[in-house]
Order: sequence, then C-alpha cells, then structure tokens
Amino acid sequence: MGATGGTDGPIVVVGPPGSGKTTVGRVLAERLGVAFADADADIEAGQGRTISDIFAEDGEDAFRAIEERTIAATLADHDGVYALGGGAILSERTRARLREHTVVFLNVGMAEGVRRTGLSSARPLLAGVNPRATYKALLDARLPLYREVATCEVSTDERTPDDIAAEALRCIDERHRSSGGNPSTDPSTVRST
Ligand SMILES: Nc1ncnc2c1ncn2[C@@H]1O[C@H](COP(=O)(O)OP(=O)(O)OP(=O)(O)O)[C@@H](O)[C@H]1O
Ligand SMILES: O=C(O)C1=C[C@@H](O)[C@@H](O)[C@H](O)C1
Ligand SMILES: [Mg+2]
Repeated sequence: MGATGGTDGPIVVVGPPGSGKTTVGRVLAERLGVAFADADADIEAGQGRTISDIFAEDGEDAFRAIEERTIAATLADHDGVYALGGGAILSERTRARLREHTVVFLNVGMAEGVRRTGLSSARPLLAGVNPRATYKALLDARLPLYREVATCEVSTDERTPDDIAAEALRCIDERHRSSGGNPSTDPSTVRST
C-alpha cells in the first residue's frame, strides 16, 4: 500500500533543477506522515562523494547508470515520498518503471528556474558559461518526458512550497478517486496550473 493508501510504492516527485522537488517533497511527506527519500542524496551517500565529483571523475554516463540503479532499488522498497534528480527521466527504463507509480511533476518557468538554481556549482549541468541558455535547452528537451511520466502537474512559479504541496495532494486524491486507485488505468495527466 502506497503513501496515499492508493497504490503500491512511493509517491514520486519529478521536475527540472530548482523546481522544488526536495523542498516540496519534504512538505508532502510531512503532511502524509511518511518518510522522505531523495535520489540525489542517496547517490551521494552510496558513493561517498558529491554528484559534482561523480560527473568530474567518471562522467555523466556513469552518473546516469548509478542513478538508474539507485532509483530502481528505491522504487521497489520505499513507501513514502521520493524526489528524483532533475535528469532521472532521461532514462527510458526509469520512465517505464514510473508507469506503476503516482508521479507529481513540479513545473517551473525558465526565469524562476534560473533564479532558483543561481550559479551553484552543485549542479554540474548548469555550471557552464550561459546557465540561462542551458536551462532553456534542458526544459525544451525534457518537458515531454516529465509529462510522459506525470500523474499530476503542478506549476510552482510564485507559489509557496506549502501551497504547491496542498495542490499536489488534491490532485493525487482526485486521481485515486477517479481511477480506482491505479494510476496506470488512466494515463492522462491532471494539470493543476
Ligand atoms: N515554491 C518555491 N518558491 C520559492 N523558492 C523555492 C520554491 N521551491 C523551492 N525553492 C527554492 O529553490 C531552490 C531549489 O529548490 P530545491 O532544491 O527544492 O529544488 P530541486 O528541484 O530539488 O533541485 P535539484 O534538481 O537541483 O535537486 C532552493 O533554494 C529552495 O529554497
Ligand atoms: O538535471 C540534471 O540532469 C541533474 C539534476 C540534479 O538533480 C542531479 O541529479 C544532477 O546534477 C543532474
Ligand atoms: Mg533536489
């Protein structure tokens, strides 16, 4: 039985860097009284090094392989709220696994996403010379993939994490009622924007 009592496994939170997956995911878990897990944090703990170091030492492909394995293991044995890394949905195998789960897509506009992520070197993909152009390219490429896996889409611009979490919970409840508790029976995403 999953975190909302509807489906097995965790409620999964996806979205671009800075969309608030970690921040809102924690609020969602608190409201549901369940555990929170974060794929980026689990990868760093498992590897004993930062994501920036993994990218620098082993490259992005190696990071993606670790990420895919880490997520598969947690999807199978965690029942709380689970925030994925921003690029986790690039993996076709991960997207296929997410079909069995309730997935909240936190959307963010380019200006706000760039503002929230700043120039932090903790996000190696955005650490280049033109983070604005990089962020736009990333959003353009990934938006269809976030939407492919999403059960609910919630816009996060100009809203507090509490407000976003409440909207996500309303959407999840609505979906469970209309689909008899199984997100895979109705693939259409409910957009709460
Ligand atoms: N709704 C919001 N309004 C304003 N600021 C926010 C909101 N949600 C998150 N933030 C801020 O934006 C920054 C990024 O948030 P957070 O780390 O939760 O994003 P993330 O999606 O987990 O990013 P990443 O993909 O890098 O893990 C943080 O400084 C956080 O405090
Ligand atoms: O958007 C991305 O591709 C990434 C986002 C972060 O959450 C980390 O998983 C890593 O920096 C890669
Ligand atoms: Mg995060």
